[in-house]
Amino acid sequence: MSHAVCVYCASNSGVPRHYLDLADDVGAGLAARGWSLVWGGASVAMMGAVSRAARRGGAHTLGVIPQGLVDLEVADPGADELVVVDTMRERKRVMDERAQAFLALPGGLGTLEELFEVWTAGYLRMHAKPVVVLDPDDHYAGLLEWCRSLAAKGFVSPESLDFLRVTRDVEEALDAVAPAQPV
Ligand SMILES: CC(C)=CCNc1ncnc2c1ncn2[C@@H]1O[C@H](COP(=O)(O)O)[C@@H](O)[C@H]1O
Repeated sequence: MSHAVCVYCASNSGVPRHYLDLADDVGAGLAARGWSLVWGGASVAMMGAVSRAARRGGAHTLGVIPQGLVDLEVADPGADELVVVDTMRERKRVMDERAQAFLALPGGLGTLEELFEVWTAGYLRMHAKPVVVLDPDDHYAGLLEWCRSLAAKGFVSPESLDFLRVTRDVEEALDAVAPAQPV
């Protein structure tokens, strides 16, 4: 199986158009590198854009989605593989297991929850997979500034902050989630 990157991103269709284009670029970029996509299995908004673009480029797409969202008909019928789970927690577990790297694009609360979970597990050394944010237009600037203030106050270690890699363009983000080079 090829290198699999888990992408977290917005499920809300009301986001500005350029974020859908960003998700499209990420899906195309993953495919161009011969990697596969693990995502939340929805056909809506940025989530739909990243998976459609990945498939258009020939990438395998694995969606992981709770039954409740399947019932609401947001599951992507085009997914190469769709794992239907009972709960959001189960969804995150399967997404974690099936990916070798994590990439968060601009998103809302769901994206934040997913990002913080893999970031925390990473700095606790429960996994050694890259955790990367792609933030071309400072969507996350306020949050990251606040996280830095937590380090200044002693709540967060500098190493924990450094575990998260923040990037500004698609190629830089893809480089950051690439498989580790053999030494
Ligand atoms: C009824 C309807 C349109 C539901 C659509 N809503 C959703 N569909 C699929 N995944 C979601 C949804 N809401 C949150 N998520 C999960 O949380 C992330 C996005 O949440 P958000 O939009 O950032 O907060 C996704 O990566 C996904 O794993």
